[in-house]
Order: sequence, then structure tokens, then C-alpha cells
Amino acid sequence: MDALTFFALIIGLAYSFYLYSRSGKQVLHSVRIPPGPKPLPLIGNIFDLTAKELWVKATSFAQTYGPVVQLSILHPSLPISQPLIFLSSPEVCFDLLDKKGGMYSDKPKLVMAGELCGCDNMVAFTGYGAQSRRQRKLIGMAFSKERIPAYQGLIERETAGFLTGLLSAHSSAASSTVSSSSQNTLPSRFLAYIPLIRRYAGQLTLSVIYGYTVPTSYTRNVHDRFLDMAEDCVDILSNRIASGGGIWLVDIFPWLKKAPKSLESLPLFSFIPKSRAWKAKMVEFVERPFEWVKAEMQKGTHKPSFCSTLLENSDAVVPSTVTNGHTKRSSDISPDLLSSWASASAVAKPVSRKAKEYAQFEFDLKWTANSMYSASGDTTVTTVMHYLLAILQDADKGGEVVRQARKELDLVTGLADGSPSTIKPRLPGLSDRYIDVDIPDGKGGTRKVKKPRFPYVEAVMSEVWRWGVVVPLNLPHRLTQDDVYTPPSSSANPNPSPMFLRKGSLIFGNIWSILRSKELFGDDVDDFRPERYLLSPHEEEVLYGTYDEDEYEVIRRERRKRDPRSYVFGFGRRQCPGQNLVESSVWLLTATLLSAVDVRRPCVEGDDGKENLVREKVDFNNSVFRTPDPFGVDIRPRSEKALEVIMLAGEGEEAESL
Ligand code: HEM
Repeated sequence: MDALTFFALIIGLAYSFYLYSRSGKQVLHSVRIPPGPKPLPLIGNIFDLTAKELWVKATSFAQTYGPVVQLSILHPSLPISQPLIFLSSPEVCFDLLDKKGGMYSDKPKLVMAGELCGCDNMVAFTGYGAQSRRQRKLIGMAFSKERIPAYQGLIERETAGFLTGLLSAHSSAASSTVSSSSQNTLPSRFLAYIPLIRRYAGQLTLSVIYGYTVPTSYTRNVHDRFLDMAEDCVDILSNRIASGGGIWLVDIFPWLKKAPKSLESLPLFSFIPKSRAWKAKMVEFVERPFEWVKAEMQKGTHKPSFCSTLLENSDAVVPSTVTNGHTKRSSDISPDLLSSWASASAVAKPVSRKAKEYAQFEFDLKWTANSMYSASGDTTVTTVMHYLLAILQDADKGGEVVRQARKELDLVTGLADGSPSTIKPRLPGLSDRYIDVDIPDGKGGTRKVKKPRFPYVEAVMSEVWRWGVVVPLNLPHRLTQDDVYTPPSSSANPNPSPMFLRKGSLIFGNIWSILRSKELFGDDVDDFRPERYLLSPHEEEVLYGTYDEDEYEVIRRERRKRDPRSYVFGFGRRQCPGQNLVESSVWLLTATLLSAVDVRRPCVEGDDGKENLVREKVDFNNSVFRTPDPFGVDIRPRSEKALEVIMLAGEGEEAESL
């Protein structure tokens, strides 16, 4: 234990003891708090909490105590204790986070991340209220299901670039070696995919959010001002501000932030200068790309993006915009004037209500844009790493998953060796995903539905979401009122008692336990098995053939329950607003990787001069995302034909980058 932790523990214990002795034995609410492991006097369940894979521990508690489990930082009888409540079944997650969303959608106020580092205006940190609703409305306008096709070209371009980068990194005769998760030293080309996925996620989001195209292709590793700035800030956010779960000593003892400047050199107060430096970077990261979009719009050289679309259509958000007594379309107003309004309202000069509303809109927009960028990096990297892990395991077992997926994809891409010459070889595109079919509407007519063209590929993607579990515990929600809840009865507990959930509790939906539920997914939940989602002939007939309203609804409800998408993006009013975008981008990545490249374990020459296959034990050390520690992968084009097609698609990306 280092001196800082020891000091903090002593202060914490002394303060708790003081409150404990003042409060006497607190009588808890007459209804019992949720069950859980017994808290120790004063410190509560601190030793039951782990930074590593807390979701696994929370799942084992659920097996003992039921779907609602409470742990407590400091003993629950202490008024300053912090209850942590883990919800581990779909029913309790939906009952509380969804149906009672009005009281379960707030966010904890984090002094370090929010107030000191300036992140309190980022979507994931804003408390539930007017600001979070405004921000989510903006995201909804740009990332609704209907808007996603507008980003199709960008998604396809970045996917092609990513693939070209992968192959070029692999074929470059990189001889340097790096350490991977199992401490093996591997030639760096086997790990080159990681920075490339990060770059793919960064570039895609920069272009979708700001209309900014990174002016270098994936095959050249040249620095870019916005990409570098973004990577630096996302690193600060994920690996420094949020390291160890994002809770700092100052979050527990907020008075620490008032320390005089002279104490800042002491280790206990080193968080203050750190937060100042990080805040400056975060603010620059919010301002600079946004100012760039406005300047491009003023020159008329902007590309359509989240920011430009909303700036152009601001009247849909701010009903009318008034300047000098004239009502103008916001697109007619110079960005300089708009930002002068923003600063005018900041110094509280008398400005018109509309001008204030517009300034508020711009403020919300730039922070929302930045939040979308920040949220997409680790999630996308983790998803692709899960895919690669799954395919490596499949290769160990003979490669049946890839074979089945290619049977479907080759019919469209023509990438199999024996494909008919009438099919021009190409990579899959987003418009290949569905076919329109007419099904009876039960009233004598028909209606159009979208039917997946590649059911097995869809099943692979679903299984990547389920098996990998990108975010195993949703970001904590804060309960804003005392609540009493009775969980549904089950065979293990036919008569559940009502429970008291205290205002201020942090609520975690345990997505991991749901996606590893044997009841929902069968006994083989730890295996990667896409077949579990394939339709039976009867289901196929009811969904896309003859119509039977009752059966149709039953099957749809049952499939929704077993669809990982119902859980992986969280619950209720704080559900992931990026899900429509990733639904398209991850599908295209999955389909493209399946159809065009072979994924194998690396082979390296051992001391005996023989080639050995490297089998690494993969560990998960990130406390928020289930990101695997780096592991090596050998990624190659599936064939000469695939290589040509990838290079051709990559040329398009390169031409646009130049
Ligand atoms: C790649 C897969 C992704 C997964 C599995 C994922 C999952 C999640 C989850 C579980 C949450 C927490 C929801 C809750 O608290 O109940 C979340 C929040 C969020 N996600 Fe995602 N996400 C992904 C990608 C993205 C992308 C690409 C973006 C942006 C373009 C994004 C933007 C956000 C934002 C802004 C929030 C905070 C929402 C709020 O607090 O209101 N996510 N995501």
C-alpha cells in the first residue's frame, strides 16, 4: 500500500468513525435493503470490490443473492456510505432502468472527471435533466436509423482503408519485436492491427462528426493534428482520468480540491495540477475541430457531417434565430457573429432570449460532438478485438464459422476461387445487407420488410456482441429518489420481498451476467456459436412467409429477448446513442473481414529454429471496457483475387485522402 492510499484510508476511517459515533446505530428503512455480501464494520464492502473484471464478481454475487445485489462503500448504516446496486437479469434491468427511467437516469457527480477536468458537459457525465435531454436530442437528429444511410459512403471508404492498412502493415518487412499479453516477443506486424483499428475508429468518427478527412492514407503513418489531439485526449480520458474506475480521492472528499497552491507539490494534491493540464487539453479538443467545421462552412467547403447538418438545421432545435431585429436562417448567420453571441451570453450581457438559446445550442453541440468521438474509440477497438479472438478460436477448431459465412458472402462478392466469372469480384457493401421482401399483412395485402441477405453473417455479428461483451457493466446511473422494488418471482425465489433502494445509490446493469445467462442462451454460453441465432424453418415461415399475427408477435418477442443488442448498449434513457452507427459500421467490418482475409495465430521461429504457433492466454485488465490485452494475429488476404480487390478499394480511399 503506498503512502497516499494509506493516508486516504486513515482519513476515511477517522471521518466515518466520527459520523458513525454521531449517528448512533442508524435504523434502516423498515423495508430491507437488497441482499449482498456482509459489509464489514465501517468500511463496508470495500474488499468485495475489484478493479479487474468486477462484472464477474457481481455475477457470482447474483448467483448467491439473486438479481438485485447491494454492496456498499463504507458501512450502509453510515449516512455518507455509497450503495452500489448490481442488477443482473433482463427483467430487473428493464423494470428499474427502463420503466422507472425518470428516477434511474441520473449520473454521479464526479469532482475529478467532471468539475476539475472539465468533462461534466460530456454526454456520458451530464446529470439527467434539461442538458442531457438536449444533447441526446441532437444525437437523435443526426444518428437516427433514418440518417445512417447518409454515412454509408464514409463507412465504406474507411473500412476499405483499414483493410489496406492491415495488409500493408502485415506485408511490410517489419522485423522489430514487441511484447504482447503473454510476454512473448512477437514481430510487430502481428500487433499492427491495434493502432490501425484505433485509427479507423478515429477517422470514421472525425469524418462523421466533423466532416474532416484525415489527409493521409492508412498505409502511411503520418501524424495528423486532429487525430493526434483526439488520441491524446481519449488516452487521458480512458487511461488517466478514468483509470481504476474513475473514482479519485477528491470524489470522496471534495474539500481536497480547495487545497492552497503551495500544497500542490505534495503527492496527495498532485491531482490538482494534473487536472488543470488535462482540462486545458480537453477544452482544446472540444473547441478546435468545432471551430474548424464553422470555418469550412463559412468558406462553403465543408462536407456534410453531424456538426454541419445540425448547424444548418439549427432552426429545428432553436425555433428561430434573430439578429438586428430580423429573423434569419441560422445558415445565413456568420459563425463569428454566432460565437460572439456565445461569449456575450457567457458574460451575461443583455442579449435576446433567442440569441441565448442559440449560444446554448452551439455549446451543447460542440460538447455532444466531442462526446461521440470520445465514446467511439475503445468500444470499436474492443469489438474488433473480440471478433479476431473469436475467429482465432474458430481457426483452432477447423474454421467452420468462416467457411459458413463465406458460403453466403461469396455469392455476392465473387471472392471464392470457383466463383462464376459473371460475378465481378468486390468487397461487400452496406447495400448488400438486406433484401426487400413482400409479406402478407393479414388484411389481404402485403407489406415490405427487410430480410437479411446473409443470415449466418448476421449471426456471427450477434455472437460477437454476446460473447465479447464490450461494456460489461453499464456506466453507473444514479438513483434520484428513494425507491421500493419487488423483483419478479423465480423458481429460486417464488416469494421475493420488497427492497429499499436508497436515493443516491449507483446502479449498474450487469450486461455480462445477462449475456452469459444459460437460461437465455443455453448451456454453452462460453462458446462462440453463431448457430444459436439462426431461424428454424418454422420461424422463417412465420416471419417472412405466411402470416399469423399471434405467432408472429410471439416469435418476434422471443427473438428480441435473445438478441444481444437488447442489452449490449445499456438500458433506458442513457442507452448508447451510437448504436445505429455501429450497427452499420461493425456489420461492414465483420462482413469484409470474413469475406476477404484469413485470420490465424502468429507463427514464430523458436530457439530450435522451428516455426511454432503462438497461443497466448488473453487477459482482460481494463476496468470499464472488456478490452483484451494485446494479442498477436496473423492477418493475410484470403487469395490473390482478394488482395487485388482490397488494393483496388484502398486506392479509392487513398485518392480521397491525398
Ligand atoms: C462499438 C460498440 C459500442 C457499445 C457496445 C457501446 C455501449 C455503450 C453502453 C453500454 C453505454 C452505457 C449505457 C448506459 O449507461 O445504460 C454507452 C453509452 C454511450 N455511448 Fe456507446 N457503445 C458503443 C459505441 C459507441 C459509439 C460508436 C458512439 C458514438 C459515435 C457511442 C456513444 C455513446 C455515448 C455518447 C454514451 C453516453 C450516453 C449517455 O450517458 O446518455 N457509443 N455505450
